Amino acid sequence: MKKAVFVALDYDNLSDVQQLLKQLGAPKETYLKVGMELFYHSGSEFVSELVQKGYHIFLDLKLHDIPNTVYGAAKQLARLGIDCTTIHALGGSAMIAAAKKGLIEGTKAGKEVPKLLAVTELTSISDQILADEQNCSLPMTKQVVSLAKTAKISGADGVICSPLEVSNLRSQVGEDFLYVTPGIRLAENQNGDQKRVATPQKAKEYGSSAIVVGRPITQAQEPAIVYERIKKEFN
Ligand SMILES: O=c1ccn([C@@H]2O[C@H](COP(=O)(O)O)[C@@H](O)[C@H]2O)c(=O)[nH]1
Repeated sequence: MKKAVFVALDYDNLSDVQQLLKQLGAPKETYLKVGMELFYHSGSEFVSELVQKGYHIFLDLKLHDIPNTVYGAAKQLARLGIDCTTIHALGGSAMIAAAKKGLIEGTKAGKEVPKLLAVTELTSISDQILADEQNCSLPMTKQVVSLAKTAKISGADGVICSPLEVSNLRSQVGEDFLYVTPGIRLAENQNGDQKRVATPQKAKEYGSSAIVVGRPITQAQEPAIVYERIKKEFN
């Protein structure tokens, strides 16, 4: 995976998407993330359209179900020609392996199998929420390493985690794995619902393979300027 900045298209309509792409001057091969909101609004046809136009698409649906169901869903998603997709690592090793099998079987001949990324702990989860609401006895760093190790041995290509965890993950889980990080904020941004955040510059220093950025770009007065600044800081 290229050291990309994925722009999260968290919109409930297509005109906002088109407007943002126009504002960004997004050439073909721009890295875009389609999440649940846009996918449930516009469906797989729109994802296929973006792929046809030459965009790199990260389809972030965070599958979490029994292995057989996730296998079937992943097989369908692979047909769309996306670059990567997500499951929750908490779904367990059998579910992760089933997702991988589905992606392999669903990929059209001659095309690359989408990368499978396992969400460790959402970047909106703090240490306190982990302990109090998930009743997890491990601190965040150890819990994330444990989930990443399970994801790796089950066939995932990488994980979604906070930039704050990447350097430790690289030494504990390995360099031959992807560490894709949302939770990106510029110094002047509000954290909003994100708890484990870092700037693009820090994400680069910690070793993120790619970053995912939504509101700092989509809610900016001048999205193109912020997008260029983030790409420059990260690359
Ligand atoms: O742990 C996770 C997993 C996925 N996300 C997604 O990334 C973007 C972040 O958006 P911001 O507006 O920059 O906060 C969003 O689409 C999430 O669904 C995440 O934030 N954390």
